[in-house]
Amino acid sequence: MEMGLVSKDSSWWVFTLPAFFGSQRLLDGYVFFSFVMAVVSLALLTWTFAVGGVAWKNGRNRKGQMPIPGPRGLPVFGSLLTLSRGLAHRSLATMAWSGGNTQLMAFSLGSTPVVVASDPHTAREILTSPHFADRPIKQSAKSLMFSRAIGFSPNGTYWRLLRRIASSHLFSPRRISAHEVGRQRDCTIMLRNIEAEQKLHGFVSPRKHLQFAALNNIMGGVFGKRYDGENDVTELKELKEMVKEGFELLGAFNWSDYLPWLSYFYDPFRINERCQKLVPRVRKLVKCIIEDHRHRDSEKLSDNADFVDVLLSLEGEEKLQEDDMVAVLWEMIFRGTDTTALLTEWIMAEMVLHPDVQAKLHSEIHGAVGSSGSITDADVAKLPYLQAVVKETLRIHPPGPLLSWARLSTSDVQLSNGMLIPANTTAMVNMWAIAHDPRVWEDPLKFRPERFLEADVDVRGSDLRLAPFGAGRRVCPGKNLGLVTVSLWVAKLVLHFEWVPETAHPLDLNEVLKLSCEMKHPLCAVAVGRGGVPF
Ligand code: HEM
Repeated sequence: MEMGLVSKDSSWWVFTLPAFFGSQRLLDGYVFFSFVMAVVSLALLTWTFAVGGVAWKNGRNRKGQMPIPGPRGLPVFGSLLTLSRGLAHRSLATMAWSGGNTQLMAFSLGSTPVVVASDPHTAREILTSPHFADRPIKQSAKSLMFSRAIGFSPNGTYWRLLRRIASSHLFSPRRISAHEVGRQRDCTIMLRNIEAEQKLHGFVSPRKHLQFAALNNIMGGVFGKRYDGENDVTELKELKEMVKEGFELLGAFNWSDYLPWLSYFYDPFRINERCQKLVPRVRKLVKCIIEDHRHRDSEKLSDNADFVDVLLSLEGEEKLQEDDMVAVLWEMIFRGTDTTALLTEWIMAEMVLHPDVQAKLHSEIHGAVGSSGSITDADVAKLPYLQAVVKETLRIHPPGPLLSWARLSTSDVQLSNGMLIPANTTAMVNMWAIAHDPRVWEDPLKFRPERFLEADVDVRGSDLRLAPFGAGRRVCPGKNLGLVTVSLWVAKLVLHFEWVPETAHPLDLNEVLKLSCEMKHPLCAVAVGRGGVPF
């Protein structure tokens, strides 16, 4: 199926140039000089007149009654240099706030026209519009087969089928509760590992434990396979390496996504080459797991069947080809592991920074479960302060500050403020900017979970003041699973340990934006066992 703009092959003209100029060699001096001069003049001319940058030339931003404002950026590159390094969500927020362009701001990433909304009203109009139900696809995601997975499939029959299968078999409340046993088991192993590390070093860096628990949790629910770190060592090592490589490739800022001609000269991260090496490894591992499932006794699908069982049981029009199954299964690892682990790490960092909040949270949890130590999803759902702590962390540190992957308009979209977003425009929502805007949130920089006790705010996509899972038909289908997992794990981490600062590794809330926004320096803290409560 034809995918988004970014990946279109528009380089054919490079090869026709020699014939056009009557020369046998592209690098003939005269041809080359004329070509460079023509490009430079054209770029300067379009740049001079284009608000929003080169990709908005010919008045593309003035199609509605109200023009879309925005920075001009640099000729050819637009705002690429500004956004390719540092924290894009913060740079965009500063640009929008200083120019008064929070409703909508147009800018160019090379030849790609982009708009970004930094206010709840416009964000809602974009995310819930049926004309914004596609996503532009990065070259790395395409090479890694994600164009056949849920997140990047174009809005259409295939994508609807995948969403339906996932909603009823992986993310339905019944399935989520059937997999609670696994969630609890992964957490118990994590608590033991934390206790062991604390004994060994006198402090703990929870990230690796959280990542292992999150990986096992998704592997258990999706592939029906868990690793214990002692058996299957080689396979686990291979899986971890593949996941790490995949994250790096998907998270890397690839200039060629926005300047397609650049890929002929410049690929500093060797993205294409590395993707081509990774794909056969992924296929081999996932197909091996699928084969294992095929050879199992076929029994009626039970509630705690894993997702591979479900996909294999589909019949008729719903039946997926093997490569599509690989893509869908592989995507779940990428979507489900780092978001959950990194959000939990941010929450624990805030607990270390705010001992008063931690004490209040502990008292709520302890009050609900006593010293039995057994806390369930059902208990967690009844703990308002815990929910408030999770929401406040999602507000201050949304794992996808720009809502992870953008949307693409499939036709002209008229907004209620008079602006018109033309077809084939990439749209982002700066959730970080909305969540840090003093006009939307009182004292936005202050970590104060109580604000969510004073006013009930739904974070699952209906209130755009805080929609860290997106909204509309492309809203995150894993939001309930993510929230249940994070809430349970935080409850247990706080019930069993008191988390206090580690003087040799001072807590640092600086961020780094990769596929998700994570702590630049992983959290290190002392986990003081509270004693008496069994894991
Ligand atoms: C804290 C946890 C999580 C956060 C903050 C999060 C956030 C997001 C966001 C912002 C989007 C884009 C939504 C939009 O465009 O409106 C998204 C999409 C998606 N997420 Fe999540 N997510 C989380 C957990 C999960 C989990 C656990 C899974 C699955 C195991 C998952 C699977 C997906 C998928 C498949 C999509 C693509 C949906 C589509 O395009 O139709 N997510 N997520």
